[in-house]
Amino acid sequence: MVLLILAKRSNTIVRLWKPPSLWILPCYSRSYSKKLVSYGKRLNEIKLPPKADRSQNILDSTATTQARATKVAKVAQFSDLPVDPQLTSAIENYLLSDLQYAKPSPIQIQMAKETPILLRDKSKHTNAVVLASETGSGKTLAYLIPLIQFLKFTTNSDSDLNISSRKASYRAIILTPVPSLVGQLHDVISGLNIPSLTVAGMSNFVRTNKIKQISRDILCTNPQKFNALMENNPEAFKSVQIVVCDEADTVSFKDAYKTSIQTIRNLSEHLKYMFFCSATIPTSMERHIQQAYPKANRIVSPDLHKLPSRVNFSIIKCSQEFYKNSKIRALIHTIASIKFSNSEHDQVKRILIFANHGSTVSKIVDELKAKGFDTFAVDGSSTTHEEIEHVLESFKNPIGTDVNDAVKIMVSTDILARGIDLKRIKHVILYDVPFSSMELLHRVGRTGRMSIRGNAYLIVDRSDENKPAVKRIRKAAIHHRALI
Ligand SMILES: Nc1ncnc2c1ncn2[C@@H]1O[C@H](COP(=O)(O)OP(=O)(O)OP(=O)(O)O)[C@@H](O)[C@H]1O
Repeated sequence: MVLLILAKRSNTIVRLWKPPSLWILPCYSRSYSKKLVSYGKRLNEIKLPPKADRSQNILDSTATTQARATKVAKVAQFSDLPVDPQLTSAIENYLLSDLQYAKPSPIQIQMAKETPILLRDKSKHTNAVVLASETGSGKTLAYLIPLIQFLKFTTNSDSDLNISSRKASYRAIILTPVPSLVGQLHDVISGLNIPSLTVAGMSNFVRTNKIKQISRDILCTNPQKFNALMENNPEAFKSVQIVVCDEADTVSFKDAYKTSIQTIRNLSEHLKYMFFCSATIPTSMERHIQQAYPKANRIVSPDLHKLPSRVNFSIIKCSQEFYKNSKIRALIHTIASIKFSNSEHDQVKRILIFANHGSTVSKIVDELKAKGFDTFAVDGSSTTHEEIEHVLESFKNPIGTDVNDAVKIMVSTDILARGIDLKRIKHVILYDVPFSSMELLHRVGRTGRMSIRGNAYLIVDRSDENKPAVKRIRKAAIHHRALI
């Protein structure tokens, strides 16, 4: 249905009309009359998944056939979980203090219920746990729940593991694929504000020397630095009790990292837990887990590999007359629709755009800047880690921007697609069809995180339209089916 509202100013229309998932097309001159036609067509592209399909468990057809995917009964608050009261209080009073009622997410509930069983295990063998659930479902806290409790309860009991030593030694290692995630993770753990817990976030070599001398409970790092540290100082890893591979499908299954993880397994007599945490489980990862950790415990969400249910997914066809098969035209028009929509009341609207290549990122940035949009870019190839952090910070905190109809745009390659939590991003635009379903899930997953609703738009030109991948994505979005 297309509703035509007439008002003196286009802004009045969009402000009056609240539903965030609808497209608002302001037509304030005759030259815009053509847009109404394409707008009507485009509305047909926006389809919400039917509710009946949401309970379907489609893991059977995927690589994760062994997954234990269960629906979880809701729990009203963290203190109702079998979790150490100091930790629940840290979660509620520090980490999630900006929420009026912090409810644990399903994956956190499952992990919390599994924790006492894991902690009770006194055998010498290493427990492997695969933790897999959709993007933005709170996996970080889910694996921190057993990790912190284990560290807390073993702190002073084992003199070998005393962390007061000046010589570097670590008890838990958390590996994430990119440096920006190391910083994010460090902030989450420090944000818990647990006095006895020491954490080091090492994402660049400058910090290496400092970190070499001081022992820590937790070391967060990325695989390249981890390998360098291992080579320089293998002694420091002798006391490792827990290894977490966050974004496990990228971190743990590349050959270089497999070797390092194997080295830790050989080095540390105390290695008790290995967590593999991911929003996607590719066949190669599944195969590796089956071989290396045949008894792995699997905690898997029934919604794994589906587009997040909180994301309104649309496909925008450039073949429509108005766009003249130009992706840039379709992109600018989409941004204009977001700009005049009422999706974020009294807030700057932040839009994340993904492209497949650095050269496309540069082209998009030039076009958007020429149109006067406030645009940032991170493409990984030419930018240092510090520069990326700086750009992300400016994008997250849009200080000094006039809020009325203001948009801030970040254009990136896959470097921002995994794990990055840009807090309350509501719009993700995929300028290119991603190379794989995994990439699509991670890119789209930057919005619709936790309970926040979001919109994702995939721009396809004539050459993309008939690609099997696009047809598959369309079906998965309509029927809320798993993509992999
Ligand atoms: N119980 C909760 N209630 C509300 N917000 C939460 C809760 N747990 C975590 N969050 C917030 O939800 C967001 C997403 O969490 P997190 O980054 O852990 O998701 P994820 O599953 O690891 O996502 P990805 O797969 O993209 O890495 C974060 O901003 C986090 O602070």
